[in-house]
Amino acid sequence: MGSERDLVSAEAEGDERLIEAALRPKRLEEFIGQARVREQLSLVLHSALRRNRPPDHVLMSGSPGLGKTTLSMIIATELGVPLRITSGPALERAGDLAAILSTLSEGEVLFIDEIHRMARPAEEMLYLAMEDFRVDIVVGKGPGATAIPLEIAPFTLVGATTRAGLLPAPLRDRFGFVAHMDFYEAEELEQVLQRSSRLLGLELPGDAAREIAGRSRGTPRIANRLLRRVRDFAEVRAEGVITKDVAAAALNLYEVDAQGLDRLDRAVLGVLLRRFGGGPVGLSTLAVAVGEEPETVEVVAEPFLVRQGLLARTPRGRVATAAAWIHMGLTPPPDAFGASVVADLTDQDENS
Ligand SMILES: Nc1ncnc2c1ncn2[C@@H]1O[C@H](COP(=O)(O)OP(=O)(O)OP(=O)(O)O)[C@@H](O)[C@H]1O
Ligand SMILES: [Mg+2]
Repeated sequence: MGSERDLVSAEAEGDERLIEAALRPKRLEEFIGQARVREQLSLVLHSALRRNRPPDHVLMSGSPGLGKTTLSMIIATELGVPLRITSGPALERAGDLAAILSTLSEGEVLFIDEIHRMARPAEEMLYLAMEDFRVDIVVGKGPGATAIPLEIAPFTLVGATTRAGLLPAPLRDRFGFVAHMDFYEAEELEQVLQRSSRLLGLELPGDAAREIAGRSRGTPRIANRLLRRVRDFAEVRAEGVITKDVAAAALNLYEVDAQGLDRLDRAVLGVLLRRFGGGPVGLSTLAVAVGEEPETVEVVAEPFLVRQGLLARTPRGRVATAAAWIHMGLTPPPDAFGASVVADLTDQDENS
């Protein structure tokens, strides 16, 4: 039984990746939200086109699913140049990178996803390539080794990272433009949902879009995913008609709560509150307790929980706020983190 379910979900996953790719905006003007990044990028691209030179290297930083890969593809499309895609973990040895760099065509965009996970030797090779469009190929070993410089075609590096803080300064400094991708406003996510519905041939009333957007954690990928779950639910249980209530029922079924917390977020909070009395507790202990990698907890769950004011990162560890206790339907202890802040805010509300 288990394996049959696994197969079904794996097939669904494969299908979903294709759908996700099909939903990507292809041009800058189709890209919703991130107004500042869009304007900045548009200037960088247009001036490069005007000068007929490859634009400066671009670093995109932001949480998963905010559109970094999408925007990288758009950069190549807008410039009308080919795009080469690789990722930090794939660049284990300097040779892996040299093989790519030496075969770039003039003006090509090289996209390195998860650039913070590149191995050290490749990283050092990249410094030189970014600055001088040159790589040093080391021949031989030990004292007799020599570096043979090799010219490479001028290219544009687009790096994407969920962890800009982990990038070594020398690498970060070599990017001419850093695009900081923020979480999306609910109205922007409604637009994303309307656009995706159009492409998927779905009828999405405004209040249903609002319901889904409010649970999408400020993230277009999640908005699109929730839309597909709502569509499934509507097809099977509501004759294909999506309404606000159908959307809410579907998302409750998939354990996405009204504030957008999913199973992992609630697991993290649940463990933090019930097992560790609200903390402080270290990230790795917390991760083990929920059965996830520390990086998953740190990159996927925490930014949202912090942004929602449910969790705080302190030097002594992760701490649940008073709001977290309340959100999980528990009574916060009097000394809960942020209890006074909650009280202050309530005072302010009363005063204003
Ligand atoms: N501004 C946007 N407008 C419309 N759709 C968007 C936008 N940004 C992202 N999307 C949708 O969200 C999905 C995820 O975006 P993308 O893959 O670019 O995110 P990412 O930042 O690269 O994530 P990761 O860090 O996981 O690689 C895309 O398939 C796309 O359909
Ligand atoms: Mg990506």
